[in-house]
Amino acid sequence: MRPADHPPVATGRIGLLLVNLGTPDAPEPRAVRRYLGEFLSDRRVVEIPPILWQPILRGIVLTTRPRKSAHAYQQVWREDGSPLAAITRAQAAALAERLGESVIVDHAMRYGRPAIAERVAALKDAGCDRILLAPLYPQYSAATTATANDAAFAALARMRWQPAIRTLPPYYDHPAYIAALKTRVEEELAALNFEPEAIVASFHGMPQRTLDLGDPYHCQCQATARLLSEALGRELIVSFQSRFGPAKWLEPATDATLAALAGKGVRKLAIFAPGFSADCLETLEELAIRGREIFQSKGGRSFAYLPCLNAGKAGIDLLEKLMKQEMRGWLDLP
Ligand SMILES: C=CC1=C(C)c2cc3[nH]c(cc4nc(cc5[nH]c(cc1n2)c(C)c5CCC(=O)O)C(CCC(=O)O)=C4C)c(C)c3C=C
Ligand SMILES: [Fe+2]
Ligand SMILES: [Fe+2]
Repeated sequence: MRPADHPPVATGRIGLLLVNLGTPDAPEPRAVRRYLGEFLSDRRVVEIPPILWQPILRGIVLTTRPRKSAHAYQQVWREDGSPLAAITRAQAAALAERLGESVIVDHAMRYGRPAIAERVAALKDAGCDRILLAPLYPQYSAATTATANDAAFAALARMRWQPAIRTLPPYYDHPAYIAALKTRVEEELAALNFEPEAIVASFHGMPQRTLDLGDPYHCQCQATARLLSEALGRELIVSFQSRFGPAKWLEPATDATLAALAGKGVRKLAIFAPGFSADCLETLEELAIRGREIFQSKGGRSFAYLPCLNAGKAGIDLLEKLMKQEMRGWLDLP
């Protein structure tokens, strides 16, 4: 008798599953509502007991925010879809080229589609008996890295014959990551022929409480910024963006920082987001559009948003190096 949930013989292939946060299927309130409903119901993301949080989520949040967020998504949506989805797809395709035939490269999203459980099952069905799960977050947070891994392990928990699993560790201080960021910043500034008086490194925020409870995210962001500042040989101003809800979040906030810098007389400013492996709503709308408006409304003149590593050469070189390092012993890779 042949069990139904796996191929008869594992073919000894290796799977690489890139995972990012997820994004709505369309820049419309209904799709955004579905996405936010799943995302903000994750207890790793909103750490309020569901009995208290779910009525607020279903009551106020999901009746007001989807329309506002859909409007924001409409401003950054591309022909090939949500930037986060399109760029993650492009990263997977570029890595597949680099890693050759013995590695099957796929991608999944923690919320929305393609779902992690579905892609883990697909890799297994394609004959992968070893899978590297790669949440693409340089800095570890329970709200991002851990919940992506949780979702994969929940899928594995339902399998009789599990593939072996490795997970990509955070790479916030990896020399190759710092070098890729340095290249990106320098190349973008050179291409724009722009010499900023100040450079802001904006990381996604988190509730202050997560830091107090021991989440290493804040410290890893600070470490990344310090190492990059040393590599660039100039000061970086760190800030935290995307505050959500009334609780205290990590500070200083990016919007207040931009306003304060303009108020202090900074006229030429560059901003970038080293914690995002792909550009998305939070970078393209919140930083590149709204950040510019804030800076210029307070007297700032020239504003440059420097894109994330995305599927550019420095970014793919980095991902190739990180993945090969984690697959050591599984494969004889150069
Ligand atoms: C409690 C709320 C939130 C926490 C905690 C949070 C942490 C967190 N998020 C990212 C990365 C991304 N977040 C993105 C969008 C986004 N984030 C929140 C809320 C929290 N994030 C919301 C409500 C949204 C949706 C957009 C909106 O309505 O404002 C995205 C972009 C998704 C896209 O479709 O482009 C990313 C990426 C990190 C790294 C992080 C903790 C470290
Ligand atoms: Fe977020
Ligand atoms: Fe810290």
